[in-house]
Amino acid sequence: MTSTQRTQPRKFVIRVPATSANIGPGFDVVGLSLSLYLTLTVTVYHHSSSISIPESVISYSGEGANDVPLDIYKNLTTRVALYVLRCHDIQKLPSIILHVHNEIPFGRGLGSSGAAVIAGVLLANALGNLNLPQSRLLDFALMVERHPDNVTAALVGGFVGSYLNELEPATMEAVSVPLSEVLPEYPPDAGEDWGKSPPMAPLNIGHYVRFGWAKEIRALAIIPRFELSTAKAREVLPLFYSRKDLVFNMQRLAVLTTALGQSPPDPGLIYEAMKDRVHQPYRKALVPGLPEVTSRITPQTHKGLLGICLSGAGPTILALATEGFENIAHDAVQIFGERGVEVDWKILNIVGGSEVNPGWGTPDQTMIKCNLFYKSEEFKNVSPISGAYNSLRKLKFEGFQLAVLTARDKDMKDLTETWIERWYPGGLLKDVFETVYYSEDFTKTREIPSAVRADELVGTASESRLDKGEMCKNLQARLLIDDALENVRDCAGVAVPALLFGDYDWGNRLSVFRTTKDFLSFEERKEYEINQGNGMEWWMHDTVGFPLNGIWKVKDWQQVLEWFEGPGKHIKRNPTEPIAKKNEKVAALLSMYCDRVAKVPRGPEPCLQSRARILYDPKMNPIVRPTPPPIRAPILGLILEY
Ligand SMILES: Nc1ncnc2c1ncn2[C@@H]1O[C@H](COP(=O)(O)OP(=O)(O)OP(=O)(O)O)[C@@H](O)[C@H]1O
Ligand SMILES: N[C@@H](CCO)C(=O)O
Repeated sequence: MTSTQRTQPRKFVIRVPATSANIGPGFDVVGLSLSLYLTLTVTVYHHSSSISIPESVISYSGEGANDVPLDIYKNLTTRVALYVLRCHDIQKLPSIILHVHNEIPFGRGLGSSGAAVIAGVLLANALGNLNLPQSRLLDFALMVERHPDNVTAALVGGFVGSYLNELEPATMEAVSVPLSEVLPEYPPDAGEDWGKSPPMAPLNIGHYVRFGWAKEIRALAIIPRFELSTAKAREVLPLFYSRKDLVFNMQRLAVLTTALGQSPPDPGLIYEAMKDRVHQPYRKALVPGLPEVTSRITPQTHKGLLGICLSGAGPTILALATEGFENIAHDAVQIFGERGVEVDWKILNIVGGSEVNPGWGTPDQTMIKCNLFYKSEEFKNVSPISGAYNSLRKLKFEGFQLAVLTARDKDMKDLTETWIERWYPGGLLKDVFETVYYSEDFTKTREIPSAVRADELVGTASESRLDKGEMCKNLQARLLIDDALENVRDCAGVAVPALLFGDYDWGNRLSVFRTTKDFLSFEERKEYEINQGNGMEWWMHDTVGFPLNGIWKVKDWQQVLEWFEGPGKHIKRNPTEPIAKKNEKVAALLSMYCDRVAKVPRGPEPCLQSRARILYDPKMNPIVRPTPPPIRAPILGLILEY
C-alpha cells in the first residue's frame, strides 16, 4: 500500500435487515429477516492524513429521521459502537462521517432497535479492525438487546431460532448489569473518563440455528401508523403461565420450524402452528383489531395465506403467504379501518443477514466473495443450463472436439472434474469433453492504481493474465461459446469467431479494468457517476451495441445448434459415423439433469465487475473451434466460464 492510499479516508457501507420476531408461538425465540434495510455509509478519517480531520458527523434520512438523536453519544448505533470499542480498549470513535438511511419504521415490531444495535456492533468491528467472529458480535448485541430473536435474525439472516445460555452465576451477574451501564446516557457535564470501563460481554451468551425456508413463502407486513414501544408491550405480559398454554405454544413451534421449510407449504398446518397463547392475547388491548385480523383472515377465506400473527411486539401484523397479498392487505386495511386504525402495507422477501459492503464491493472484495462461494456447497451443486448436455453431444457426434476452458485455478481441478463427471457422466475425455484448460485467471495479479482518482486513465496494462482470445488462438479454437462480452470480444480481436450466450448484464456491458474508476466499489462508483451528472443508472451507458463483427448472440442451446446451420455453416463438419447405441442411453439418462442455473443473490450492482458474474450464474458456456487435420476430428472448444 502506498502512503497516498493510507491517508485516503476509508469508506464502507453496513446494511442490516429488518426482522419480525416470534412468528406466533416462538416468543423471544425465533426471528425472520425481511427486505427493509438500515444502511450506514461510513467515511473514516485517519489521523495520519494530510487532509484536515472533521468532527464526527451523523446525518439521517428515511424512517425516524425527525426523531433520532444525531449526537454520537446519544444515538443508539454510535453508542453501541462506542461500547464495543471501549470493551477493546479503544476509548474514542475515530473521526467519521456517518450517513444513515433507514427503511425500518420505529416501534412497529419490525426490529428497528435490533437493527440499530447490530449496525453499532458491526460499525465498531470495522472501525476498530476488531475482526470479531459472528458469535462474538452476537455477544455484544445481546448485552444491549436481551431477547435474542431480533438481533440474531438481523445478524445472520433467514429464519432463525436462538436461545441464551445458562451462565455461571458470576457471568450471569455481568449479563444482568443494568442497560444504563452498558449504554450510558452521557450527561452534559460528562468528563473524558466518564463511562470508560463498561461491563465486558461474557463469551457465548447466545446460540442459534437457521431453519429452512420454502422459497415460495413471502411476507406481508401490515403496519399500523402508530408506535408501540417494545418495553411497553412487554409490561403487559404475565410473569407466569399455565402448563396448558406453554404446551400449546411448544407444540406449535415444534411444527412451525419445519413446516415453513417444506415445499409446497401446507396452509392447514402452518395457520394453526402460527397461533399463540403467550403474548398475543395480552397485547390485544394495545393493538385494536389484532384478534379480528388474525381470526377473520384465514387460508379458507384468503387463497395463498399460510399464517398470520403479531410481528414482534407489534403493532405490525405479519401474514405469510404464497399469493393473494393484495387481497389479504385489502381486508386487513378494512378491519383495522373499522377500529379507526390507519395502516400501511408492504410485501417483503425473506433475506440474508447483515453485510459490510453489500453487493460486490471493490474488485478485491468481489474476489473474496467469489472464493468463499467456490468453497460452498451451493457451488458444488450448481447444475448446467438446460439443453447443454444434449447440444454438446450433438456437436460431438458431428465431429467436433470439445474442450472446457475455465478461469479456475488448478487447485480446483478435482472439484471441477467431479462436477463434470456428475453432470456429464462418463463425459470427461470420453463422450463429451476432450480436456479442461485452467486459465487461472483468478490468481493472476492485477496492478491496482495507487490513488483512486476516478477520472484518471491508467491505461490497459493492469491485467497480466492471458485473455480468453489469446488462449483460444493458442488452442487453435475455431469458435468460442461464452456468456461474457469481454471474452467474446477478445476472441473476435484475434479472429476467432464467438457466440455470446444468453442475455445477461455481463453479456451486454464490458467489464474491463482500464481506469481507476473501475477499481471503485459500487457505492463509490455510484457517488462518482452521480457527481458527474450520469445519474443513478450510469451503468446503462456502458451497454455495447450489436451487431459486433465476429460475434453472434445466441439466447439458448437451441440457437447454438441453429448457428451451425446458418452463419457457422463454414465450420460445420460432415457428421461422422453415428456413435454407438450405448451413447443414446447415456443421453436419455442425462435429460433428467441440466435444468437450471443456480442463482445466488446479487448485490445492488448488476455485474459491475467482471468476475462477479460467477456468483450468480455459474454454468457451462461453450465456444466453438475446429481443428481440421484430416485424420483427427476437429476440435470444438467448450469454455466453462468460472
Ligand atoms: N436506526 C436507529 N437509530 C437510532 N435509534 C433507533 C434506530 N432504530 C430504532 N431506534 C430506537 O429504538 C426505538 C424502537 O425500539 P423498539 O424496540 O421499541 O421497537 P422496534 O425495535 O421497532 O420493534 P420490535 O422490537 O418489536 O421489533 C426507537 O424509538 C428508537 O429510539
Ligand atoms: N420477542 C420480543 C420481540 C420484540 O421485538 C417481544 O415480543 O417482546
